[in-house]
Amino acid sequence: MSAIVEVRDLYKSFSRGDEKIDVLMDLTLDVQEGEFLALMGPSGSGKTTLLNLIAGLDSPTEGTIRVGDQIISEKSESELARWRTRNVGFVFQFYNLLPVLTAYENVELPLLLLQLSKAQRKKQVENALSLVGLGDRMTHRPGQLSGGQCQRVGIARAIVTDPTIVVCDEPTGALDAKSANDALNLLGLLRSELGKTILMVTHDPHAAERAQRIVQLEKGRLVGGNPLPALARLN
Ligand SMILES: Nc1ncnc2c1ncn2[C@@H]1O[C@H](COP(=O)(O)OP(=O)(O)OP(=O)(O)O)[C@@H](O)[C@H]1O
Repeated sequence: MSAIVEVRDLYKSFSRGDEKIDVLMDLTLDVQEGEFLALMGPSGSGKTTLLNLIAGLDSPTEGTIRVGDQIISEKSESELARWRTRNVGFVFQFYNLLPVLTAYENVELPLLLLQLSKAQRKKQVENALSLVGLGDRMTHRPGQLSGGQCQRVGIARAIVTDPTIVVCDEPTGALDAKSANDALNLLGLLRSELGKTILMVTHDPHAAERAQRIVQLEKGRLVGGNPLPALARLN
C-alpha cells in the first residue's frame, strides 16, 4: 500500500485587510490508496481549508501536496482546474445538484468536460446511478427526490469520472439518521468494492466512526494520534 495523498510541511494563511490569518500550520499527512479518512475538529480549525487544498481548489502558502503522481501545490489555477476534472470527485453537504436537470443529467455533468462519446458517457452515468441504487430514478429531478436520494445522486456524480480521490465535506450534515447511514454505507462500499480513496470532513462522530482513520485538527494543526495510518484498521 502506498500514499496516494502526501501533504508535507503545509501552511495556509489568508489575508483580511492588513490582517494575516494563519489557518493551517506545519501540517504533514499521508493518506493511503484505498483509505477512508475522516477529518474532525472544532469549527474554524481548518478542516475545509485542508480538504480544499488537497482537492486542488486552492493553493498552499507553503509546503507541498502530492496527489497520485502530481505535485498539485505547484500547479497554476488553470492547471488545477484541468487536474480536478479528472482526479477529484466532490460530495457536498447540500448536494449541489442543479434543480432543472434530471438525476442522469446531473451525474453526466462532470463527463461533459472530458472527451468522451455520448455512448461512453451513457454507460458511465448508468453504472454510477445503478451503483448508488438509483437506476430507476434517472429521469427524476432533485425536487422529485428525497434528501437521501439527492445525496446518492451527489455520490454518483462524484465517482462517475473514476477520480483518484473522493472528497466529502459534511456529507451527512443535511440528512436524517437513516439517510445518513445509507450514504455512509455507500461511501464504505466505494472503498471496499471499488478501492476508492475517500477524505471526509465531518462533525458527526457516528459518521467519523465509519472511516478507517480519524485525524483531528485543532487551530490548524493535527493533534493526537499518528499522522500515518493505523495499518491494523485498514481492512
Ligand atoms: N477565503 C478565506 N479568507 C479568509 N479567511 C478564511 C477563508 N477561508 C477560511 N478562512 C478562515 O479560516 C479558518 C478555518 O476555516 P475552515 O472553513 O477551514 O474551518 P473548518 O474547521 O472547516 O470549520 P467548520 O467546521 O465551521 O466548517 C476560519 O477562521 C475561517 O474564517
